[in-house]
Amino acid sequence: MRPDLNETLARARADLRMGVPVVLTSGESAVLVGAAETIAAGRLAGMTALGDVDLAITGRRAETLKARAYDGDIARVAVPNGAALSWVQGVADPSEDLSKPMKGPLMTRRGGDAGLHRLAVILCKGARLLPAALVVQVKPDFAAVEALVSVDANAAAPFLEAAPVLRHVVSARVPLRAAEDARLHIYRPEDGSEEHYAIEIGRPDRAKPVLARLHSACFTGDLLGSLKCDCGPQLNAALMQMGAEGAGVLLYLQQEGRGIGLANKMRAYALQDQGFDTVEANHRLGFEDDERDFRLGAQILDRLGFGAVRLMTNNPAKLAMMADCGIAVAERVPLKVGETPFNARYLAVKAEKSGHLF
Ligand SMILES: Nc1nc2c(ncn2[C@@H]2O[C@H](COP(=O)(O)OP(=O)(O)OP(=O)(O)O)[C@@H](O)[C@H]2O)c(=O)[nH]1
Ligand SMILES: [Zn+2]
Repeated sequence: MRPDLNETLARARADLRMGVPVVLTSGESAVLVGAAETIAAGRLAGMTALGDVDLAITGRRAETLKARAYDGDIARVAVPNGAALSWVQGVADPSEDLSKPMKGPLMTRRGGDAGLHRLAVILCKGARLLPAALVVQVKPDFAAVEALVSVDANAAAPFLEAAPVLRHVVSARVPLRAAEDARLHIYRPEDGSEEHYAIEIGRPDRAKPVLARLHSACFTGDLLGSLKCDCGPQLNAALMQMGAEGAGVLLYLQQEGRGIGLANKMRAYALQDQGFDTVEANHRLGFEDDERDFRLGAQILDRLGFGAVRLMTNNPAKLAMMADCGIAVAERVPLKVGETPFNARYLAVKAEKSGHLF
């Protein structure tokens, strides 16, 4: 009955989302970790009582805060004695960077190993929270005494690096406006994350490159008709073209906000209202420009029996990733629809900074 590592990691992410700390271990050392976004004042006080608390943030966030990141992609900010929760949130969350700049330089730690801090931030990202985690050393038996989830970092590393394995759950017919002969396939990742969907139009010939689109979920664009991006029109145009050709496959991947989740995407939108572009906003939050894992898409195509695609995209990263994952890209089919006065700047930044081909 004992949970395996995938299950333990999923529990750790769920606990962090709930504001419950988890323990990470590496050999003899153990740390207690809480997500900066969700931890309550009482638990912060409890962590402070245990010793010197670090706030682990990404190198990206450290750059914005002008803090030295001695560990490259990670900075270990020393939490001052008696610091309130609002101080922690001010470091983690960029929403008030401009109206309430942090006072004084942030002291960051150097020396020692930042491996557990890095894992703490990865778990926060996986939980779709702000990438910032409180970290304090504890005794190895702390998790058992406090009934907390404990993750062995070294054993977990390969699970975190690999693309999650997907399990096919069910397929059924769903007649669409774009194509009456359509089927929806559901895939469930074994790491406990959200399900991904494949919409198969007609019965594409597996021996030929299939007209395909890897579409990342966009609640605002796909469902609400947001004019701030081109996702809704792209989704629609891709399905319509597949319908017109009588065959195709559209993968609907749960990678909202280029993999940072809807709450963080809305944080990015709030920063864009302050004048930052889509890439700068991600960086100020502590994320990379694009946190998506396109290996998932390649895995689904492979499962469906497709080895080659005519890929509907303007994004060169998607083309490269398909080829890396063993799916041949026979052709790029441009998908340039839905430009509005509200998204013209966004599309221009994608072309300038992310190399999009428009
Ligand atoms: N973080 C962030 N995500 C955004 C923003 N605007 C849109 N998105 C997300 O970006 C993703 C867009 O994905 P795709 O439609 O696959 O777009 P793409 O990578 O530009 O590639 P193609 O459309 O194939 O050319 C969706 O997950 C949106 O939710 C933004 O300003 N910030
Ligand atoms: Zn969108």
